Amino acid sequence: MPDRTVFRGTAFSCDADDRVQALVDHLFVVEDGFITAVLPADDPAAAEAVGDAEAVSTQPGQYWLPGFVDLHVHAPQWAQAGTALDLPLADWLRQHTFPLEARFADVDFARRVYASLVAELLARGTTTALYFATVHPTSSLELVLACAAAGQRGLVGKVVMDGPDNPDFYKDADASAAVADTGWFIRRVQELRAATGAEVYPVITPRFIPSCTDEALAGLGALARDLGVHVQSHCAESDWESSHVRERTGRSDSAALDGFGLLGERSVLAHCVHLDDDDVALFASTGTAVAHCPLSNAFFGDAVAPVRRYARAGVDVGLGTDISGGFDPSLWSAIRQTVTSSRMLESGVDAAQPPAARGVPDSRVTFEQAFALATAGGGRSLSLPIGRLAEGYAWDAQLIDVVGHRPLPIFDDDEPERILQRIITLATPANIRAVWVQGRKVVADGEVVVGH
Ligand SMILES: O=c1[nH]c(=O)c2nc[nH]c2[nH]1
Repeated sequence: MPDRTVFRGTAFSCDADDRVQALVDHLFVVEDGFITAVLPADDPAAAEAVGDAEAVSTQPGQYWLPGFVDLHVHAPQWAQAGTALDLPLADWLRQHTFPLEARFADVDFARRVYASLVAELLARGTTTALYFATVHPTSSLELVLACAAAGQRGLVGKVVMDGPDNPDFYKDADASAAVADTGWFIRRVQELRAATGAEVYPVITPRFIPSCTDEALAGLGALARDLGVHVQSHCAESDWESSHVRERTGRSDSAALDGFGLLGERSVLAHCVHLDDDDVALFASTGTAVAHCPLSNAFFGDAVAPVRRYARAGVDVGLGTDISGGFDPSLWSAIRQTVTSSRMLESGVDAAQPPAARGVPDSRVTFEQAFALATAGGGRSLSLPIGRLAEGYAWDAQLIDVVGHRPLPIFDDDEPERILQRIITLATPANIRAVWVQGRKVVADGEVVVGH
């Protein structure tokens, strides 16, 4: 007999075309973690669908939302979140980030930082995260274990950095060691998943072209082809990074990564601020997704990524916090920043320019579109059945309370669509009362409950 629960209440979720729907007083039948039926509570078939299943109903002022999918998190950098963001990218990496990441050779330190981060993300409604760990294979496994213990869906990569420009204290020994360690890491994660059923996945993770040799990139591309696992890296992130790649390879960042066999349906590339039309077409034709990290781009990107243009070209796009290039672990903030940055891209930012010359037309992202990026867009980017409250999808959900101990300023009866806008713009972690990952409750009364 499958494990069966029926969740009842009003939900906000995207349809297959990314339009946000208000499903007022619906039943969500969940069997073994997946939604098997969605129907209005007054549907004649409702009583039969509920049967003798355990029922979980919302209270007045509570709503179901899909769990968020964070497509770009540097887990070790949680230990420096909120600091040093007044430096350019290359200096920030050398002076702060690489020395911090080197400390993750210490497995106990890694365990402490990773447990703290996973709990913080879950409490903010992030049910799935695509993580960079560090170059260390064993301590990267600690991040996988932290996800498994807390019940978060975690896609984790051991970072590859074998190039000559990396500091001696923080790099892979050489290309063949980097590829062999990645293979070892992938096998360990797959074994853990098979043995425990934990929702953990290995990810091939060349940091970015400037930190890897051609030999390592080609070796990782071959692994991706042979094993069919996810791939992540950074791409077209800043003027410095893009021109470094062009000088070294004679090609754009995305064309070079494609040449190494690193683009595909399961590839997610962070930032992608500086893509020309050929790059965008390459993303669309290979099924490669963009992890849009608007807060980090404000510090390091030198421009705003035109994500509406990418979406119109058929590219999968989701959102990332980019801890700690972005200081805020909340994907709620990433949604808001996506809208804000897109408005600045459309209107332009230099008041000395005439209005018609100042911005980029058709760049605005609405709050609902940004919500879709954080949910359905993230799921599509990872090619996983997550990010929507719809039949066939995992029950990854957040229970939002707008009237409880931290009420939102909703004083009159309001349309569901307006309530969603208020939730997206104003909710804080205090409004997230409970969180489920694949049918398993991982946050209750605002506190992480599993494995802690
Ligand atoms: O925001 C960023 N964070 C990083 O850790 C990193 N490494 C390469 N490029 C990067 N960008």
